[in-house]
Amino acid sequence: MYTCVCITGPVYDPSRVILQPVSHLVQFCYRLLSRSDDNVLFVLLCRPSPQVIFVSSDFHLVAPDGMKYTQPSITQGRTDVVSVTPWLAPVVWEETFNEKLLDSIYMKKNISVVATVFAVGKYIMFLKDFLETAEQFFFVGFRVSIYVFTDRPNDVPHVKMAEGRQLNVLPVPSSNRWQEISARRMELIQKLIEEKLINKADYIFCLDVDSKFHGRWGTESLGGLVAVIHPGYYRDDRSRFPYERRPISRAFVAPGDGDFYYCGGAFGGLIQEVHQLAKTCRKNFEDDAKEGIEAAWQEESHLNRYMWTNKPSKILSPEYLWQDFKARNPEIKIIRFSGVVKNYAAIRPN
Ligand SMILES: CC(=O)N[C@H]1[C@@H](OP(=O)(O)OP(=O)(O)OC[C@H]2O[C@@H](n3ccc(=O)[nH]c3=O)[C@H](O)[C@@H]2O)O[C@H](CO)[C@H](O)[C@@H]1O
Ligand SMILES: [Mn+2]
Repeated sequence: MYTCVCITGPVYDPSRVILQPVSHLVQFCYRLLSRSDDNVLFVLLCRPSPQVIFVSSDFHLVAPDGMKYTQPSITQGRTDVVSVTPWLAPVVWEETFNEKLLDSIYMKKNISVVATVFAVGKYIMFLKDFLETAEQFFFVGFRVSIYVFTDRPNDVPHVKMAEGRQLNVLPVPSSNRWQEISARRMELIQKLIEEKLINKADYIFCLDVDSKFHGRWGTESLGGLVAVIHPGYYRDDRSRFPYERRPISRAFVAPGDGDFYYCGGAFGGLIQEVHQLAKTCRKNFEDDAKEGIEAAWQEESHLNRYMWTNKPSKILSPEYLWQDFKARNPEIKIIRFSGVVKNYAAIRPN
């Protein structure tokens, strides 16, 4: 969908070059509009013929003038992993991107990134490490707002945030079923976006709290709809993926279907895309619940079903959600974010 902006005025020569003042006006309107719309179409009405400029907020990547960096190769690169899907979405692995180049492109766009994290009941114990390591590794140097959903707001640790970074605490009720805490995240993410984020932030990542950052997680992860490959199944045949297999559930994925198995513990993308995902998964989860069904892995099952139809436009390799108890496989050159080892019986309410 395009937003169309018509600029009329005291008219210019039919020059092929956009005149300076018009260019500034276009850029100004673009900045105002591009938060809410993916694409903006500018029509400059001038004599004798109109000029039309298409500007896309996400795919228009402008590098700063004069930036120097290593020449990219079209024949050499990683051969031990696949870095593009059959629908041509990039799969992000270490050594497939230039972080300095990407940072400078997105710095110019002045993006803002939101992270959500839930710390309900005893899971509050993971929050300090999560927040402290996010300060070290998650979008360092960018505008970041972290939203913590918790039933224990008084126990939220005081973590010093760098300039341009904020911590917001939102109260949520506790629950005596961990499955519900985990699954209700979709509803709360949907509401957060509707009430606070639309037109205010660009990207969002929704992350498990029982995890820490160990390496850079930055602009290379940005995309429309972003999914993370689950570390437990990425070498397996899809028949072994733990999708919901009962056709009665709205999370059902038929045998022979499915691309990858994605994590419930990390996903994200543009605010509008994640809103669509959260709204759909929430509705399907609730409609299932009305019929007494709970999918095998709660919202993770619904997310996998959603992503089968709605292909992610960027995929993050298991570098972006490893598990501390797993030995590092050779293709994992860096662990960026990893789930800590935990004693389920001691921390979950049921
Ligand atoms: C790495 C990964 O992909 N993890 C997913 C996985 O198991 P996990 O075993 O990692 O799930 P989990 O126990 O971490 O629960 C998911 C998240 O819900 C929150 N929480 C949960 C229980 C609780 O009492 N308090 C609380 O705050 C917390 O943010 C936690 O990180 O399967 C779950 C299915 O339900 C979710 O899809 C998780 O995201
Ligand atoms: Mn977890």
